[in-house]
Amino acid sequence: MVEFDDSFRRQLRDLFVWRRDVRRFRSDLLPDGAIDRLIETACLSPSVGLSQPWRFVTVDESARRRDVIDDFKACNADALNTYAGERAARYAALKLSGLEQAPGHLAVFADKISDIGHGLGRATMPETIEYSVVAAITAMWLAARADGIGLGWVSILSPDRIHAILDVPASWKFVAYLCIGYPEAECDQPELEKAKWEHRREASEFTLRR
Ligand SMILES: Cc1cc2c(cc1C)N(C[C@H](O)[C@H](O)[C@H](O)COP(=O)(O)O)c1[nH]c(=O)[nH]c(=O)c1N2
Repeated sequence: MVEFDDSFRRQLRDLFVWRRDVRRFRSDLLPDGAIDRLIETACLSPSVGLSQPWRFVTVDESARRRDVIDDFKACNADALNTYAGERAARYAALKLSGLEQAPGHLAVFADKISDIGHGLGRATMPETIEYSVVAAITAMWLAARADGIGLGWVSILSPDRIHAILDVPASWKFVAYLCIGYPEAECDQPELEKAKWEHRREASEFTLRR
């Protein structure tokens, strides 16, 4: 039996407040095994029917990393074209990945056809497989921050290209590409808020009562 006290709860709240999407990394390498330990923690996450559908691919080969970076640049240029005027200028000024600096690259997929869990809980909602993978990524994000490690989620990518670049099974659905390393700085405010792209809103804005 484990009990958590007020001091732990305060620290846990700080962890949530100080977790950031990190795009600016220091160049120093992570200690050996650091990413494997984060993966191990992520695997403690809830999953539909205990399906454990998360599949992790560490990307170390420089040719594959270069191809991912090229795909990001192409997708980001396309995304910029969807904005106009002042919003386009603001978008162009944003840094939306740390792919070129991050010492760690980790792609995360959802295995859509695994038998693990025997289909429990997903008959009417097959998307619960992807939800389970996102739950694992969130756990990893927080665990990384607790270790002083920054994690940045990159979704400005083409899933088909990522599949081809990483040569993974067709039944795996691409969920996230994560940049991992030590952050240049810590902050309690999202970078998109600092850049005046969007601001964090009160929980009451998103809550209905019935
Ligand atoms: C599913 C998903 C996908 C992305 C993101 C997040 C999530 C959950 N975020 C990070 C996102 O911009 C960030 O979480 C918010 O701006 C809030 O900032 P903090 O995470 O609180 O620092 C993100 N950031 C970025 O720079 N490039 C990206 O492609 C993405 N993609």
